[in-house]
Amino acid sequence: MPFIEHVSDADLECLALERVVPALQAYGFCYVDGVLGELAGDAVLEQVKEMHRSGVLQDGRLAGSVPGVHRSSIRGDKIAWVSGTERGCEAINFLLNLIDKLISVCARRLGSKTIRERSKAMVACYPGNGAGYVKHVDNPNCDGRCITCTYYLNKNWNTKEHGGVLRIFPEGKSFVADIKPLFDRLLFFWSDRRNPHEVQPSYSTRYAVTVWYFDSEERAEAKRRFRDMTASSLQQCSSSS
Ligand SMILES: Cc1cc(NC(=O)CCC(=O)O)nc(C)c1Br
Ligand SMILES: [Fe+3]
Repeated sequence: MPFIEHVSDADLECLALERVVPALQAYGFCYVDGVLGELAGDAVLEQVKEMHRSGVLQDGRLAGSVPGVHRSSIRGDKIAWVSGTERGCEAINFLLNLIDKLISVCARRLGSKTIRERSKAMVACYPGNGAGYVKHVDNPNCDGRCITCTYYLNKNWNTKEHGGVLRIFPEGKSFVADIKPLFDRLLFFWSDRRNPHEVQPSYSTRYAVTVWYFDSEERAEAKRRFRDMTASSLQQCSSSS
């Protein structure tokens, strides 16, 4: 699928340095519109719609099931994890490569972080039945996730009618940031406690693709903690049995 290179590498470098890094440092979040352009944006949207049509998107799991509380009252999204190499994900792969380039330029400037890896892409759809996602922090306990990056795909989105606003409550600030999930919009924010956020009830189908970039040190430390925890709990089992 031939894509017109909407943005050149030089454009990306300039965007990262002029816009994204300063905003992340000043406010902790930043969004950019018109990142892929109409043609490539449409290609991503079509592939996400096809995943939805073909039933690939499943109910988002919860960390722990809360007795008596219905899952969809906490998060009502349907998701699928993709690496981008799957057939029918070529446009999503193009998007991921572009975000990787952007983040790698930012990482050089965000000195304190060493961002070398990321999660798979989470393709999410809020079905528009009023479901949203309750206020939460993506990475409250140093699991390694450093930057959350979400690409929105929703055309003719009217928040008065459709809701679905992502509201960020920047830690320690007196203001909230309401971000409309508009087509070809790319949002970045620190994944940790600096950015509690919620998705307000959505009354129209709301598509997004999210990736999380890891800080290598924090990720390695989290893996060490997890290994020690599982080793010690296994020991307890064997000693008690
Ligand atoms: C799977 C998962 C999804 C999200 N997504 C959002 O917060 C919504 C972002 C948006 O669609 O605007 N957050 C966490 C902590 C997990 Br885990
Ligand atoms: Fe989140």
